Amino acid sequence: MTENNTAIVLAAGQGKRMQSKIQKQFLEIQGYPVLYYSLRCFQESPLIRNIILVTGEKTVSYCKEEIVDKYGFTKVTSVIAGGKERYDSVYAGLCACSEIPCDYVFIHDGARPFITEEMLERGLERTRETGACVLGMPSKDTVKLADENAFVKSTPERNYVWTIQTPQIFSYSLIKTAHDKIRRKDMSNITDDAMVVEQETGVKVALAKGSYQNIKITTPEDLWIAEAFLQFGKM
Ligand SMILES: Nc1ccn([C@@H]2O[C@H](COP(=O)(O)OP(=O)(O)OP(=O)(O)O)[C@@H](O)[C@H]2O)c(=O)n1
Ligand SMILES: C[C@](O)(CO)[C@H](O)COP(=O)(O)O
Repeated sequence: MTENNTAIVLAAGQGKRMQSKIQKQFLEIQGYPVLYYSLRCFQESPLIRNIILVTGEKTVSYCKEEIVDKYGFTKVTSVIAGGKERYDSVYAGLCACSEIPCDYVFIHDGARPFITEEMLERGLERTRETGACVLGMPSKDTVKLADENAFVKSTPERNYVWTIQTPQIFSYSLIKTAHDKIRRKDMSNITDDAMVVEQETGVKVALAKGSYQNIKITTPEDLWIAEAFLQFGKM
């Protein structure tokens, strides 16, 4: 591999919507923590040289001992503390990348266990062409935009609606510069990294297919779905 590509895996969230005592990224599915599955994919991928794991201040040692060392994730070069919001944790990861050679960066939710090598390949191929690519899937549902009183404002044509996943893959210099810029502004509406590139650069973000199995573990029923994927699918 000639490129130096880094995965930033985010695991610093509180998991409030899961309503569990244990943070959702550390809950087990089929005997392994949620976080284990995506780290394993990056560890095994020939496209990835380094992994930066971003977690809560209080869980840095736990991640080092009980996840990185225990499962032999040798590509993890640092386990660092994230921040209050997802974009703060991403920024901590991007700053840590400046200490290692980094061409492309794969920003990934540690709460999305079901990524595959094929998805990484599809995303990276488009990023090499465009500088920025996010995984997602065409929406199966009709989507309505609502007003503040829960009335329908408009209905986007479904053929053009995708629901967005991670990894989101960028040229490192592009995403770092975009995050540097946006941090001086109000970021309260920022829910993914593509938005940062959309708002701060003229670069068009490409879409590549992830998969309908690439769910984010968010609420309790997602754990049943994840168990079923592992039991009946060929993950
Ligand atoms: N300050 C934060 C917030 C989120 N994340 C990570 O970003 C991913 C996607 O976020 P989400 O599903 O919203 O996770 P939480 O913020 O933990 O969930 P909730 O909103 O229910 O509290 C997760 O892997 C989460 O750990 C993070 O690293 N740092
Ligand atoms: C980045 C993301 O996973 C794309 O779907 C999502 O936006 C994260 O959002 P959340 O508010 O942290 O659930």
